[in-house]
Amino acid sequence: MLLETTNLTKKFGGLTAVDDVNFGIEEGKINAIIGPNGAGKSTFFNLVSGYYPPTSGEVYFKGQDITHLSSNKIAKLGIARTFQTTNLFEKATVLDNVIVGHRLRTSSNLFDAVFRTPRLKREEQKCLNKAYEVLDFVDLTNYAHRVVENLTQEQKKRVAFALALATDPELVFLDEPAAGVNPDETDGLAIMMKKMVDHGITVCLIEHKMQMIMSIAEKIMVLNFGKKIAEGTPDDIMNHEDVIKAYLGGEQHAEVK
Ligand SMILES: Nc1ncnc2c1ncn2[C@@H]1O[C@H](COP(=O)(O)OP(=O)(O)OP(=O)(O)O)[C@@H](O)[C@H]1O
Repeated sequence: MLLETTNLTKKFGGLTAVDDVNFGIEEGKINAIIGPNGAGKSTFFNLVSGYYPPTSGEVYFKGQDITHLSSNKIAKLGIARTFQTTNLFEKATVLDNVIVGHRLRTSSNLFDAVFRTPRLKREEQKCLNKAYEVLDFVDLTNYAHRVVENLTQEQKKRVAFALALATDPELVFLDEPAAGVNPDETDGLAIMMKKMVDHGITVCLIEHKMQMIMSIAEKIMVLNFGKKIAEGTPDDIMNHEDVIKAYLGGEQHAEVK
């Protein structure tokens, strides 16, 4: 397993948002986390990427205990993530947005910036090269100088992918990558995720679009009220009694498109 959680739990006051979850993310695959609204998917992402400390349990990345590392340190180990509401600088260009993503990996400090040291210049060049490399990967080279607010929703999603890829991750967490895009664009984003895997990057996504998940994911975990209720291949999940109940029972419904 590339990343593993053991008994991972997060409580917010009296509410257990993630409840004793053991899950392994398989290397070189598209892994997915599904579940009705409020099931704990985003909280799980926030725990494994260091944005929230867990109440209990552990997170291991390549065998290393990363449970109490900051999100920055986790990013530097090779884990990247995107957010549900794409947090891009709308007034900046695509290129500038991606360069900011890459700065995370570079080491120049205020001294370098003030005195424009050779190290800073080398790093700026490296950032620029990397930004163009990832924009090429997501087919946005021709949009490098466009201001983000003028892009389509799907193009913004691809900028978010580029931002994540600019940090050279081994594992990317994608939070609802296809939310708010039309079916054709959803197919394009699915192809993009397969391309990441083909380039050796392991993918783990949260998604409500069942059709897409069932066609691309190789391993799925289902959460309901914070608990893992099923895990397996799309076939295992589609036929799992508890999953069917979770989606059809009660008042909570996932958006099935
Ligand atoms: N920071 C927080 N403080 C208090 N409660 C929270 C916090 N974050 C999430 N929760 C609660 O934890 C539960 C799980 O929420 P979470 O956002 O992880 O679910 P989700 O599966 O991602 O939902 P959705 O599909 O709607 O995005 C919900 O009941 C939510 O209200």
